[in-house]
Parts: sequence; structure tokens; C-alpha cells
Amino acid sequence: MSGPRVAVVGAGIGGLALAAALDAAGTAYEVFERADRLTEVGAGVQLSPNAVRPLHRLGLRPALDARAVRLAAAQIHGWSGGPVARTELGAACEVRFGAPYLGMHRADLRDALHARVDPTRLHLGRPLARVDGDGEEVVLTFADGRTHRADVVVGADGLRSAVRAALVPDTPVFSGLGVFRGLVPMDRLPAGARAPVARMWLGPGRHFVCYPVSGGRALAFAAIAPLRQPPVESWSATVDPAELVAAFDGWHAPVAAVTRAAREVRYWALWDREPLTAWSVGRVTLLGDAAHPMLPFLAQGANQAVEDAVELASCLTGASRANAPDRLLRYQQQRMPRATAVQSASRAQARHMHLADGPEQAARDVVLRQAADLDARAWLYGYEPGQVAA
Ligand SMILES: Cc1cc2nc3c(=O)[nH]c(=O)nc-3n(C[C@H](O)[C@H](O)[C@H](O)COP(=O)(O)OP(=O)(O)OC[C@H]3O[C@@H](n4cnc5c(N)ncnc54)[C@H](O)[C@@H]3O)c2cc1C
Repeated sequence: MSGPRVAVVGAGIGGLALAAALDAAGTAYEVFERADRLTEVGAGVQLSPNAVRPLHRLGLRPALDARAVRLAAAQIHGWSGGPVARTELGAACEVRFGAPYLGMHRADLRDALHARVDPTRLHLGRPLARVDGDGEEVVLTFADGRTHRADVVVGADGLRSAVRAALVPDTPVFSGLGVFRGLVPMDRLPAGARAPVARMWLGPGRHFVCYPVSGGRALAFAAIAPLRQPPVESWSATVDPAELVAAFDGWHAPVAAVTRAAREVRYWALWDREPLTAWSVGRVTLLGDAAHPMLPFLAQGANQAVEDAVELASCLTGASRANAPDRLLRYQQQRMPRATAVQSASRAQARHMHLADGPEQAARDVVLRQAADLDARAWLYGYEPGQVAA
């Protein structure tokens, strides 16, 4: 292990992907996670080729092949139940973009990343409390009073990042949207809904998604104008599955069948933040949701965190303690335009998905049909992180 000593705060998808990429590049790192053990409250994640390609290069191909479901298509249905748009995500997508499009349980993805990280460098039960720097090094102070000195600090600590708070005085803003997420055993799905297809039904002010993830289960994901005020203390809560059933009462038959079979249902209030004008300040930078939280409607949050991780590890390869701040600026230049574009595309998608009844829906369906074409997805799935010359 060589070069600058990197401290990664947060062992979510972004922090673990960065640790795996630093490990592969031989860059010295330590990861500090506030939780005492790595658990996962989220259910499913869609991994698109822009993230699957770098994950394959990090050695995750066997784990992904073993656990994830290759999705063959994404199918959007309108409020009437009829088809609106379809994206072919199977062989055509895989050949064109060099990797499959996957549905996966988040715990399986986290475990696959965790396995690529040196366990002696992962420190659990270490909530970050403060960040101090003098230009030469950065001192992290944890809630228990212990400290750690590093040449580079990466805030991969999610939406309510303590590292971001040390750099920028902004706070998350409630988006006005809430989502339900639950898991459905595949054998409880109607026979016609068991194909490896991500299905979405749009309705006034709400939409419903169902796609297979690993372990013989499907994810049920439903976004809706909030049924409850955003929680003050916590941003997600377990709810009675009957709430999900009631929220989609009267919808198309397949949706009703999925909601009735859903288990482990949680409700999330969705928060958002304005794009930053800088992620890297001196020896400190941000990654993943800490840098660019995004609404989940383009299914890109985790994918963008992986792109960040690979890019940052590439920028730090061959770096010295002295030039590390310049490398962090290079990372910012490479990643900020891309992440900001995806962030704003996710917001636009949120507006499309939640139109009230009316003539705008017909125009929306035209846009969705155009966006469903693989040519229109090339900017998203064809992006290649980590190509910066050292
Ligand atoms: C409902 C919903 C559905 C989604 N669906 C998708 C999808 O299909 N595809 C997709 O790509 N993305 C999806 N996302 C987005 C995705 O989950 C996030 O973008 C992604 O998990 C971000 O990863 P991260 O590592 O930046 O943050 P996180 O996964 O939030 O990890 C942050 C880590 O930092 C730790 N931490 C926090 N504070 C501290 C501290 N002070 N000290 C130490 N550690 C700390 C946390 O415990 C956590 O382990 C979805 C999001 C939501 C809300």
C-alpha cells in the first residue's frame, strides 16, 4: 500500500466500492463506519451497465453472476394498464454496453463489495463527529473521542453526511414524495409477473414498480404523494403492509396482487439537496449521496456512487501526499458535471412519473417512449469512469 493515506467515512455502497477500488490499486486506506455491523434496511437495487462494467473489473463478476437477476426488459404501463414504453435490457443491451442490467438485493451487493475489502482496514462502530485540517493533514474525531490522521478524507457517509456538513452549511430538503418498499416472494407473484422484467405502472400522482432481485424475491416499489409527514428523527420506518395495499386500492389487478403479497414493507420520505458547486476542498472530498443525493426514479443513486468510487480511486493512483489535493480537484472536474446531469434527470423523471390526470400525460408518454430507446440511454449506460490519465 502506498501514496496518500486515505480515510473513507461510511461503508455503504459508495464507501465499500471506493475501498475495493483503492485496495485493487494498492492505495493505503482505512474505512470508518458508524454502525456496529453492516446491515441493510433497503431492499432492491437496479445496477445498470455503467456500474456493472467497473464492478466486473473490481472482481465482482462471479458474485454478481451468482446472486443478481439479469433483467430482460423494463416495461412501462399507463393508468389504463396499456403499454406505454419498453426498453430491451437483455442481450441487445449487454452486447451494446458490455455488461448486463441487473436486479439485486442490496444486502447481496453490499456483501459482494465487503468481500473485496481488507477486513483489517474496516472499522465499525466509529461515528464521525468532527473534521479538522491544517492543509498538511486532516484529523477525524469520532463520537467516542478517538482520532485518526489522514492525507485525504472522503465523505461517503450518505444523505446526512457529517463530512459534507464540515464543508457546506446546507441541509437536505423534503422532496414532497414518499415511497414504499417491500419484498415479495416470487412464488406469490401472479404467473404472468414472474418474468425477469422491471414493470412500472403510472397513475395520477403515483407510480408502482416491481422487479426481481436476488434470492427468489421481487422488489415492490411504490412512490406516492406522502401519506404521512416526513419523520423528524428518522427518514424511514417499517409500516403495516396494509398501508401499501390501501394506497394502491383500485389499481390494475397485477398491482393489487403484488401489494397484497408484499412483506417487510418500509416507508421512506424522500429528501433532496441542490447540486454543489464544489465537492473537493483541500484534502477533503465527497462521494455518492454525500456529494449528490438523487431521487430514486432513474435508479441511478448507487450506480453513480460506484462511478464516483472508480473515478476517485483512479485519480488517487500514483498520487503523492503533496499532490493529493490536486488529484481531488481532478476527481471533481471529472465527476461533477456527470453527477449533476444525472441528478437533474432524476428530478425530471420524478415530475414525469407523478403528473396529475390530464392532457400532459399523453405528452409525457411520448417522452417516455423516446427515452426508452437504447440509443437514448447511451449517455447513461455507455459512460466510462476511471479513464483519467495519471
Ligand atoms: C427508496 C430508494 C430506492 C432506491 N433505488 C435505487 C436503485 O434502484 N438503483 C440505484 O442505483 N440507487 C437507488 N437508490 C439510491 C441508493 O440507495 C443510494 O444512492 C446509494 O445507496 C448511495 O450510497 P452511499 O454509499 O453514497 O450512501 P449510503 O448507502 O447511505 O451509505 C452511507 C454510509 O455512511 C454511514 N454513515 C453515515 N453517517 C456516518 C458518520 N457520521 N460516521 C460514519 N459513518 C456514517 C452510514 O451508516 C452508511 O453505512 C434508491 C434510494 C432510495 C431512497
